Amino acid sequence: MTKIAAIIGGGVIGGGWAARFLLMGWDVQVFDPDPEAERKISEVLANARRSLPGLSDVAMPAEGKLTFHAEIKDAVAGTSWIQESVPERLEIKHKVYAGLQEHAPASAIIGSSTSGFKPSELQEGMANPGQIVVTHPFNPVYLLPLAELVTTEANPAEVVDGAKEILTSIGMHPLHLKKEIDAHIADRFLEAVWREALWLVKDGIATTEEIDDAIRYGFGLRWGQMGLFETYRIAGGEAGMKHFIAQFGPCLQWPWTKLMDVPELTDELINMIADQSDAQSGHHSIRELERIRDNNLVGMMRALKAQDYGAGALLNAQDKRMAQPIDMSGLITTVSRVVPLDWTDYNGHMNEARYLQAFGDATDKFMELIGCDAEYISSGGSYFTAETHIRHLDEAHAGAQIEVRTRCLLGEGKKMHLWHEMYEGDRLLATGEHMLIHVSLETRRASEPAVHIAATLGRIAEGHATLPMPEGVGKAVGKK
Ligand SMILES: NC(=O)C1=CN([C@@H]2O[C@H](COP(=O)(O)OP(=O)(O)OC[C@H]3O[C@@H](n4cnc5c(N)ncnc54)[C@H](O)[C@@H]3O)[C@@H](O)[C@H]2O)C=CC1
Ligand SMILES: C[N+](C)(C)CC(=O)CC(=O)[O-]
Repeated sequence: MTKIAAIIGGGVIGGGWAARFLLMGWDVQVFDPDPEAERKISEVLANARRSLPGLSDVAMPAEGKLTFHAEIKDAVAGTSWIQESVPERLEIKHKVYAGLQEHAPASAIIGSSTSGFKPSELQEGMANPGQIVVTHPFNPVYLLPLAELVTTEANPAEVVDGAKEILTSIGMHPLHLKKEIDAHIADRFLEAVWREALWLVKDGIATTEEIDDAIRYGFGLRWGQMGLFETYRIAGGEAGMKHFIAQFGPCLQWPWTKLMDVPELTDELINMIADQSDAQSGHHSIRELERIRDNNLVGMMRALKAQDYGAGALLNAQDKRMAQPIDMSGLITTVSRVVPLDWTDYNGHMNEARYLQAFGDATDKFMELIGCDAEYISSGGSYFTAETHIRHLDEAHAGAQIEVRTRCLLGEGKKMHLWHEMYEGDRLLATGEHMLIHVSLETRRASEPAVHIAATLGRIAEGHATLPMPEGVGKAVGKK
């Protein structure tokens, strides 16, 4: 079944949703009266194409088809998801929903990107209130996985469950609020921090840049991986959360924050903030800043992925959902992925170390396929690499779709001799030859593999022995 999403309002946020749905294989139909919408979405999409696919360690689905429509009725035809991202004005949103409900399939879920309206406010006066939920995302929607899902009693269970399922399928984390509240969860924090920051600028305590430094060099890094409560639990030392509250609870009564007090946004204050912001970041265009932000996010999210923590754990779960079964009949495709942004170097291409990483990943996958999986390794057996020879034959750039095809040259006793070929399309980029030895993780010495591993490895090696010997096997750098 073709999965079709409508994007109603294709600005900063609608463009991000469009990119995420498209790159996750959905067809996307856009309605936005702005004549510039197509250009703006294509620019957001270009940013998404260079950053999102590299977050995944498996092949992404084929990109969906993007179309633009002058009429709402055409944009919503055949959809199962409609994402509304029109300006934050209740009367505009109500007018849009009335049009949507006239033409959209009754089974389609309408998710609103609203930053602050409660779903009951959005549903008020609508023909089919149960179809409308809040799905509040974070910019850039194509990279950040959180979507605050806010529902009311008017939403039937199939709408709530359907929303969770679809958001999860496109790699998002639907955080379902227990109750509706103005500005949901995250924007309440953002607004509190924003208010404090405005005071600090107005009172001449800090510039916009100094405030950003206070966040990005300190607690912002902590928040990005553990959030607030897990971080403060550690700050309580061995005595944990109770000790932390005992120590810092009283400060809440002290004048540490101005909380609900909002500085008046006078022209003077607005100009002060805008001038400081220009001095801080005006040498970059917005598109450049977006690319810097995306590069940083990709690097951070991939680091969290390696730790299987926070947003990185969500990425690993999404990889599992997207992984395809592997054909074991001929050469085995052990890696199929896009080169991520953080794999490239000062020469503008994939760094040599990343070739070894890709071949290492290929070996790990091959080990898993012969039964040397996490369970076997925890029982005390594994393989160590004893020797590696890589030939770098051609360049790969960020965003390239690469594949590693693996051949077992020898699988006998303790020895496993692998030959990896890395391709972009038909272009051979590199070969990797690796000799591995089975070991006991207890003695750290060579040992015979388990019978089932030896049998599977032997069978694969026997099948691969019937294939022509690849050019380059056994080569060394050599010396004249
Ligand atoms: N900008 C942000 O950081 C975030 C915004 N949001 C929410 O997303 C929604 C959209 O915000 P942005 O994308 O920032 O605004 P935006 O101004 O960038 O985009 C709004 C788009 O809606 C279009 N539009 C206006 N009337 C329309 C109509 N009747 N039918 C279809 N399209 C129409 C405009 O032409 C424009 O392209 C708001 O509800 C906002 O609260 C949510 C998360 C973050
Ligand atoms: C400023 N904002 C209220 C529009 C922010 C959001 O809604 C979420 C975000 O991406 O920061």
